[in-house]
Amino acid sequence: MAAYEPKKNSEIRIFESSDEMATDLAEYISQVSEISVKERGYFAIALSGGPLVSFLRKLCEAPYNKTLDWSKWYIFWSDERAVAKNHADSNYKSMKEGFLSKVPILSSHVYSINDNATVEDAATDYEFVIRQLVKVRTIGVSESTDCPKFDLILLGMGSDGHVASLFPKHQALELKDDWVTYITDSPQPPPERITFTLPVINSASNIAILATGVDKATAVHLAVSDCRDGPDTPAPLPARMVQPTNGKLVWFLDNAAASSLDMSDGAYQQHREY
Ligand SMILES: O=C(O)[C@H](O)[C@@H](O)[C@H](O)[C@H](O)COP(=O)(O)O
Repeated sequence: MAAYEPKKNSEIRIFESSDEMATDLAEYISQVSEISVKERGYFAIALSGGPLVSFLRKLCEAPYNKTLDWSKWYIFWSDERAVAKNHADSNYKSMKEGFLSKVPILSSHVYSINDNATVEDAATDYEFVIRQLVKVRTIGVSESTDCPKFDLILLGMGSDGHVASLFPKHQALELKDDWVTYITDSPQPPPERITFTLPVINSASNIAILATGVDKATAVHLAVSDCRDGPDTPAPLPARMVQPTNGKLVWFLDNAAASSLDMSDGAYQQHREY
């Protein structure tokens, strides 16, 4: 793995293989969860959809399945598609099958998004649930933003640069006061989705964005490069707007997704090579 620190509070890790990435991700999540449990007594983690689940596979194996304090884990989703929980497009379903059913997380600690309501009501309900859990400090609170402070938010990124269900040029990117919102016009099916807003994502203690494949290379470059927005710059990518207020952002990339990064221009300072 090669690792770079492109900006304050952010790091890029680049992997030779999917197994290497899954192994490092498991160790990263394990460390973040142990620190959270030690400092707060809980570990509040938000998951996403897409290929992310397959990279959680090493977390389901030894030593983590035995050593992690799974009873302190609380599971949330940064976004969900408006489909039934048994539908192939459901982010809950893919995480249940690929991760949650393989580790001893308490089912009462799994906060899935309501699939039996309109997207508007489901977003309102989910924000209400999160507000209750912030009050009792199961989820932390950001002192600077008053938003929930998830211990870790795991995100994928689409080739258009979307994260969670925040798509380029969408008005949901502008929301400042809502914690959870809904969209009915996702450019990728299904059209109706519920999503965390940027203030919630950026208030997290730790954010990890995973991207693999050459189709993500341009979006990765635009998201992490030091270029300034100008008249010719396309609308800011949602992934570029992921800028933790007080937390840390780590990119997990394979060589293909990192292939448009120019490591020689000084924007990325290499600090470690394995
Ligand atoms: O529900 C979703 O759609 C996801 O949360 C989404 O943000 C996903 O992680 C990316 O789209 C990456 O997935 P792809 O690699 O399949 O585009």
